[in-house]
Amino acid sequence: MNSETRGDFSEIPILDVSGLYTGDPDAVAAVAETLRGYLENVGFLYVAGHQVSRADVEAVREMSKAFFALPDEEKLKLKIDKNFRGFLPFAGSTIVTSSVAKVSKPNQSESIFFMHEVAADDPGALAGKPLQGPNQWPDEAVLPGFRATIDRYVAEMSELARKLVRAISISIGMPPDSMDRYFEHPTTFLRLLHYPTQPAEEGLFGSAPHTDYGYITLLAQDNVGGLEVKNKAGDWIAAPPIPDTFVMNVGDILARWSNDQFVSTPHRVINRSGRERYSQPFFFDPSMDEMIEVLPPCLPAGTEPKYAPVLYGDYLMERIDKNYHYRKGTAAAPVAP
Ligand SMILES: O=C(O)CCC(=O)C(=O)O
Ligand SMILES: [Fe+2]
Repeated sequence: MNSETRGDFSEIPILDVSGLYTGDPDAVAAVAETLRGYLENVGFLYVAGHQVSRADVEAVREMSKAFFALPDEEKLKLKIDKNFRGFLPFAGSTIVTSSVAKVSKPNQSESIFFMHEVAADDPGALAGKPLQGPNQWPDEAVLPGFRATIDRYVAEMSELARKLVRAISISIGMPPDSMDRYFEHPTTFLRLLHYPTQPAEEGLFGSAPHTDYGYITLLAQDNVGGLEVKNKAGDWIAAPPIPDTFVMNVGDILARWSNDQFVSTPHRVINRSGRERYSQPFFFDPSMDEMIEVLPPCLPAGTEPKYAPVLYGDYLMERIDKNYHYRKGTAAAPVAP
């Protein structure tokens, strides 16, 4: 790691990951080596050369538009539940834990979350374990094909994410499969977001400055733009739409796991385009019952880890409970950090 180059970027790099699909160890290693530099210095990159079908990305976007176009009454039937699945109405979340900025105005977005599916009769769900329960799906008669479209996309994105988990393992200097077991039952979130165009107003954001909680995020955005990433100098660098790519970023648990070798970079969304913006981040995280402990290759000889081991589930619940006031029984008032 080079502390001089860290955060010193003026654009988001593009990485062609097609080598990950070849089965050729040299090609995989070459992708992993470039990836390492981007994860250390930027924390963000565009993933090109993946094999997720463009039609499937666009099908999710069309379903998202159709969902948000429904009357509130229909959307509110799926209001977000204790398992963090469902519809988060406009102005429902305020980011408060990242310490990235003092935030007081609610995000100018509405969204719906789908997590990994957990059956209602799953032992964890029956025991009331946090975040264990079924997704909430729109009525098939209202939005035909919705669930099949989401399920297909989540399967494809998970496959890509698993390839990236292996590339990350190699990039850290470990055997390719050394992190696989943490993702046997991954915690996944697909969030469909709708950002109406917003007024130019101080401190008002589509998504206020924040870092992501988890391992990696893979975001598909439409052609409107508005995502920005903060560099070391404090400038907000645009991450404009690039067709057929995903914006990938390091989340806080990967940064922690790597003892801060990799950087979880603050980002925000401001949509002053005059158009509606739709995006679909996919968050791929470890199983909730896995212990996350600094990876040995990330620890310079003779030094202590910066972070204590943490159960991913405990860590995640703490982050979610702090950020979403719907969980606190308060209507709208943001809670101080
Ligand atoms: O919509 C976007 O472009 C970014 C969304 C985001 O950062 C998030 O949901 O964590
Ligand atoms: Fe984010």
